[in-house]
Amino acid sequence: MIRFDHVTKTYSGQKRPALDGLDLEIAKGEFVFLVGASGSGKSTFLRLILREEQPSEGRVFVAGKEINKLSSWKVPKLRRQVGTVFQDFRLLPNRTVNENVAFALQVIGRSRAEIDAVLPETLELVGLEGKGHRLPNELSGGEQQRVAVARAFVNRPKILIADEPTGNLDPATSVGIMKLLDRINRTDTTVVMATHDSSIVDQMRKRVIELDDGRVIRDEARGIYGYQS
Ligand SMILES: Nc1ncnc2c1ncn2[C@@H]1O[C@H](COP(=O)(O)OP(=O)(O)OP(=O)(O)O)[C@@H](O)[C@H]1O
Repeated sequence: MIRFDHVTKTYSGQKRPALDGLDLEIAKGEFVFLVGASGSGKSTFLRLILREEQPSEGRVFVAGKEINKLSSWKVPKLRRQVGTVFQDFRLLPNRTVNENVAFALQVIGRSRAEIDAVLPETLELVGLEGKGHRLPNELSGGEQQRVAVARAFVNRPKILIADEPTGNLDPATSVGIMKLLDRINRTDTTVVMATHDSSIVDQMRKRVIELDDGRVIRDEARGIYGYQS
């Protein structure tokens, strides 16, 4: 589903590459934790999957396409296949839960009827039934992150990328979000999550890829967090 082939990324003005000759393959339906110290290249890896950045060398394949070769008008179609969740939720503050989730479908041209058909089941999936008319500031942090997950997943992307999704949440709330990501993963959605949350990684026992200075220094099938940050 995702393949990095000798990928190096050096940002302009930087001497050291953020990613250094990365070779990596993530299969359909896998759940992968990306771990490593601050600055090791995790966010750069995720940005390359979304084509928010281009590799300096090498090739990136997503869902069978070499995405660094895609013409720019095809990039929105690529991004539709990749849902994203971030540490800071990134909800529209003046829109209700329903509107935030519906927005993801409006921008890809879905009709009102289609949106009305999938909204209730999506809110139920993330445990927010009955809260569709609230504004983000009327929700807890964990609930706001559930809205973000609903918005990322409502059009059933092939891949879900999560960059520190539990970074602003307390441990109990984080476990709830991880159960949700696990449930989404069980629908055969590939999940790639960058995290510094050692207890979550240790509880889930999924594939763990550790980066250090832009290189893979560990890749374990049922790994643990495994380093002191
Ligand atoms: N836009 C940019 N321009 C220049 N350098 C950048 C840019 N983004 C990241 N870098 C550099 O690339 C390296 C990798 O950064 P990246 O954000 O991918 O690390 P990270 O592992 O996600 O870190 P964190 O855990 O703090 O989020 C760092 O040295 C960083 O300073």
